Amino acid sequence: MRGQNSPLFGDHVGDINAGKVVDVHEVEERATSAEFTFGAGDKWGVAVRKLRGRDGRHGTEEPLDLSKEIPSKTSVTEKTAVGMFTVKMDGNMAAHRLLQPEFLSPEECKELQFIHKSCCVVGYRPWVLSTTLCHLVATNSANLILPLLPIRERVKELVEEYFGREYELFVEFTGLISWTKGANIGWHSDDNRPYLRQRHYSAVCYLNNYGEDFEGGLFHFENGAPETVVPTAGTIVIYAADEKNSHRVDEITDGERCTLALWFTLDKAHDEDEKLLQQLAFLDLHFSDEMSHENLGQGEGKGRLPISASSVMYSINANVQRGEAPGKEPPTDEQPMNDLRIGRMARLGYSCCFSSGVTWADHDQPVEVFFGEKKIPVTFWNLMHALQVVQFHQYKVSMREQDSPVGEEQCSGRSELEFLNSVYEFHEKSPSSKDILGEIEGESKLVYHLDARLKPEVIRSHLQKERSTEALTKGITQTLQIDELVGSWKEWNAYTSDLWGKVFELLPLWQASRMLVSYS
Ligand SMILES: O=C(O)CCC(=O)C(=O)O
Ligand SMILES: [Fe+2]
Repeated sequence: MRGQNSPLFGDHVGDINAGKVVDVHEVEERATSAEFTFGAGDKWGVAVRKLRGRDGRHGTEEPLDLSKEIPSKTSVTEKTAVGMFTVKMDGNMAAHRLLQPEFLSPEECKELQFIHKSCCVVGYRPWVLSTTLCHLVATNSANLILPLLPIRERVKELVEEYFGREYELFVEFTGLISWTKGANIGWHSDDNRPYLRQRHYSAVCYLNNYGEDFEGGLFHFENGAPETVVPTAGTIVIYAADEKNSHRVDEITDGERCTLALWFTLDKAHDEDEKLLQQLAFLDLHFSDEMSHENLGQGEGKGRLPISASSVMYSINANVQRGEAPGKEPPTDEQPMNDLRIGRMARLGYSCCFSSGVTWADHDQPVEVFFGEKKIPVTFWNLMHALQVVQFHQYKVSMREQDSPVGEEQCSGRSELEFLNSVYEFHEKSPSSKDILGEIEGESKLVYHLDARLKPEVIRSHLQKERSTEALTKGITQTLQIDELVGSWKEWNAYTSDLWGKVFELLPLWQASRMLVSYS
């Protein structure tokens, strides 16, 4: 239980109703009663919002006119004003759009990409991958919702401010989304399905760069300015989700385009926090004691390791991705189809071995990770753990490169999916490749590669054959500092246990206030 000196709760919190400072224990008591409202700007910096007082709207009411004049009380900063667009439409209607560069910092963009690349699953459209908050909680990665919460709050405040809807909005959906080669969407409004009618406002934050990390993928509004939005890391675009803001996204022709997408609603019944809080109620609080990072490293905090969703959700099976009937050729234990997790690791030069007897379906068993021929000398408790550490390492490397940008990035743009597919293609064309299928001898035990086609030598020979993948060859053949990866593994333990600690501190507050709050 938290004590008086809890770093999070401090000794006192502000009570906006009474305008006085109250004792934390009183707050806890009152928080469990329906009356309590939390205030923003308190000394421990919890970005809390007044929630209890607002009822929200409900779906049965008159449709909203989202084109109303933006009230003069809206104060926008000069920076914001750079990208404000008002497009007059028939009658008195107008569409309002805000395009603001540098809304997210480069560090935030990188952290969000790390989360996405280590947790995402096949998404709602062909060639689209997604990581929702619900998915993070369901795969034992509730800790990774924490970096998203302050950002989600900031976006909500911006949308509320811009549209003059202070304290009226609920977040309907938050998701990290990436579009890979082939993904596109034609003219549409974001509320264009009966089950999407509750979406009133949209926000898209771009996490990486057009022309650098991907090609194609420009965003266009159908009527009026801005006609085209060129995605650049940190930029946010916001607009009402109705038909006045019909828009489309060009097909991605190369690489992987990453965004944070949010929708907002005035209808409390569609508040995403409700669903999340229900899921979070299943978190086992007893694990909190095990979460020192030494314990995590030794596997004692295993209850806090990420776990996989069902294998099919990582299958970039061509049929599914082409939008044909899913499950036509489901992955099997013997031959996993193109697997996103393995693909992302292979793309960076890593391969995974399970102990003999562990089947593909048992992917929550310890796994050995190799970089080329070299085994990484630390324990990976399961495949998601391995993927998360490897992606965390990339994230740290990219942060260092940002500080001293020299030469080619190790993790340059081309998408893992595309890469993986080309490796498979190569395998199919190459008659000798059969030789490398099957089991390989370990020291005292028999081990086999999760997918023999992704053994390092196959990937390497593939890379050598393809001149166009010079950058990849460089990335993969460059000497990995094994020590650095081990360092990242340790750092990941600390990062993970720190975030879990915060989840456990915040959980009672979330449950009491019925909303997810964050603190800086
Ligand atoms: O990613 C974008 O730029 C917009 C995506 C979009 O229009 C949608 O998901 O509805
Ligand atoms: Fe859209």
